[in-house]
Amino acid sequence: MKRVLTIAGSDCSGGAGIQADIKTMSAHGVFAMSVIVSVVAENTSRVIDIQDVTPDMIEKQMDAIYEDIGTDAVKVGMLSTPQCMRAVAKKLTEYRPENIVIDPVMYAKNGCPLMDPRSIDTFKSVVLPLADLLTPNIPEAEEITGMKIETIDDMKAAALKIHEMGCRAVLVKGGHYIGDASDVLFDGETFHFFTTKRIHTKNTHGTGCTLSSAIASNLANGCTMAEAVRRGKNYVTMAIEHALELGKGCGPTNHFYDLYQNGLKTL
Ligand SMILES: Nc1ncnc2c1ncn2[C@@H]1O[C@H](COP(=O)(O)OP(=O)(O)O)[C@@H](O)[C@H]1O
Ligand SMILES: Cc1ncc(COP(=O)(O)OP(=O)(O)O)c(N)n1
Repeated sequence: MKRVLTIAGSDCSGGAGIQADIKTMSAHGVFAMSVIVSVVAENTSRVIDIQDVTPDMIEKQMDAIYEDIGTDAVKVGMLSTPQCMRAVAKKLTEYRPENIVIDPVMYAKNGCPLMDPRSIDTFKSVVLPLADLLTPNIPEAEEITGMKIETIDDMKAAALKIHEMGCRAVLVKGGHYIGDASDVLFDGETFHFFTTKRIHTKNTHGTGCTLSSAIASNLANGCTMAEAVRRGKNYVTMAIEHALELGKGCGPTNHFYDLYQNGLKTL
């Protein structure tokens, strides 16, 4: 069984963060493990509070993984402070795992900040260059590049600019775009475009976490980057199509819909 690690924040309401990552990885048939970087008291409507795990404890969790089970792919999500970023980067540099997918989580869907705005320079210099794939949404790509992104050509230009900052591939996600849900991948040589019709739903809590974890799982299972993204996009589209009407705000996506449909679950 392939092994995939998520290094991220815990979303107690289960739709995003570590919880969405583990559900996604499990739906892909890989063995999911987690390093918890922050505990977030949040739900479908708001973020109430954030408590970061100490850098020492982050490092110890990573040591526990790499002295024992190891990984075939890693997904990195919410890193709220420069201290968390440095601890994670130090251990990724020490253990040099394959297939690192980094989602530069800055805000929740409801607009609440999940990354201290003073961390962006540390993120760009210390974390970003470790990524085999960086997966910013449009506001995150704007923050990283300082560009305004309004068109597909802007998304391409942003992907190129981010690639020049040192990561090996970039996926600019178009969930915040007006019109179709179009994502642009620059794999270091070629652009690839992944477009689906926009699904009219407010229940999109955790879409970015779900997509990046699906891509990490597909890479662990041996896919090329473009194929891993193509399959990840199909998976997140399925999960949004069958999203759950839970909570008072943006409900969570449905990570196991396909498994249930195919009768793999016995109730
Ligand atoms: N309403 C939607 N309909 C179809 N696909 C969507 C919708 N919203 C987001 N997506 C897709 O979900 C994935 C995550 O994108 P996005 O929502 O931009 O990320 P984030 O959760 O980081 O803000 C992308 O593949 C995007 O195209
Ligand atoms: C703990 C935690 N991590 C990440 C997010 C943001 O996840 P994302 O997939 O970008 O989805 P939205 O929250 O933006 O819908 C989070 N909320 N909590």
